[in-house]
Amino acid sequence: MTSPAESIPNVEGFHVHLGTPDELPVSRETHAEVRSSSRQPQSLCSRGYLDHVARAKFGDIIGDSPALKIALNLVSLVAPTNSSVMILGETGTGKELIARAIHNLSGRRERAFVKLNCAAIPLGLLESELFGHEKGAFTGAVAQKTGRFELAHKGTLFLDEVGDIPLELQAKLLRVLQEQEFERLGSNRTNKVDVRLIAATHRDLAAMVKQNSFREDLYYRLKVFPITVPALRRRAEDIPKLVWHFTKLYGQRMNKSIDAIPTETMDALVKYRWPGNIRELQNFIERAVILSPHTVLRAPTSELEQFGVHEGSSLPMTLLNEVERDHIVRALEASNWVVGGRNGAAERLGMKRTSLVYRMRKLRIYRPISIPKTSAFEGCAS
Ligand SMILES: Nc1ncnc2c1ncn2[C@@H]1O[C@H](COP(=O)(O)OP(=O)(O)OP(=O)(O)O)[C@@H](O)[C@H]1O
Repeated sequence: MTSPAESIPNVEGFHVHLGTPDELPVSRETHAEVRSSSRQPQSLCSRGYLDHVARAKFGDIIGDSPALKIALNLVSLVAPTNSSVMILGETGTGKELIARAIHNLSGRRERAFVKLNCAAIPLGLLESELFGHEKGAFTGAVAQKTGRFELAHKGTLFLDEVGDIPLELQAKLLRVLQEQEFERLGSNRTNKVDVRLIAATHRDLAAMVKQNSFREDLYYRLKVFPITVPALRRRAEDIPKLVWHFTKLYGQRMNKSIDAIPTETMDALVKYRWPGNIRELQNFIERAVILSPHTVLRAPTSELEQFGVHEGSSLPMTLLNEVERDHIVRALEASNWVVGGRNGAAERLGMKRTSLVYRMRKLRIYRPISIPKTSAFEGCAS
């Protein structure tokens, strides 16, 4: 677990571990990071030394389950190369942390790590965000703008939700990946860039290729080295460490020293399926710390029971159930957890709404706590 003496929270709530530059490359990012100036020398020996090295390599990626180790091993292998990496995994599994680790372990670590969430940018602005524009290139382009590719020159560009890039932009993205050149909107001048691309998505890009909504050539260009970040339910053995990590993190922030977690609480947290993965767990623990008046964590685990998500009761999860479950969860995520209607998950899956609701009950699929309720789903959550 992270010791407060060795790390400090940065502006995004991640911890930045302190070490010598050789031990711990830290990215120079486009946004500010708070750093401590007082570096304490550490005594390194045997197990402690190995822990230190592992921490230095993977920053704040908590967990040592076999499933996570497989992913981290791939990170170590690909980081020193210049190859594109595709990070796959459900929402909240830590794809961005993995992307940062690849950058921090690469020869580009002294240069920028630039991030763009393609799903968060209105479609009309995405091209200008990626490639920049000249003044007057379109209505509202009152000044010249540098795009993310230029900002990431010599560094790493992390394109989150790459499956949300519209077809018409995919050709331009493929060109910059293959030729390392592009033009800003409204300019004829060709810019050369040297950027390593890391892409992430929770979508099924192979299925999108089949449906002609994602270019096949771009898919293969991006998929040079895929890394799948396992869902939290596939590495439940990491949950206690994560729970302690977030309890300490929020405890420090809220000036509370929580040093005990009841066994029943930890059992409930380990059994819950965490459809929103580590982000959902993190938000839940933040709430639990707020609710804890003393030194014992008081977590509202009845909420988890209310969502009916404890494992191990009626349904033994077979591999087939798991596959079906994952498929349904992906469709629900893609439709923002709306079940019925024209853009709902049932339509995407080619099922009747009532059949989907039935399958969701059977497979115990529930909306993550952090996502606001939609009337379409209320019937299932009770
Ligand atoms: N192994 C881990 N150890 C500690 N914190 C983690 C770990 N994995 C993820 N987190 C935390 O969980 C939150 C979600 O992680 P992150 O944003 O990397 O997920 P993501 O897969 O990129 O999500 P999305 O698909 O929604 O973009 C972050 O606050 C991150 O710090």
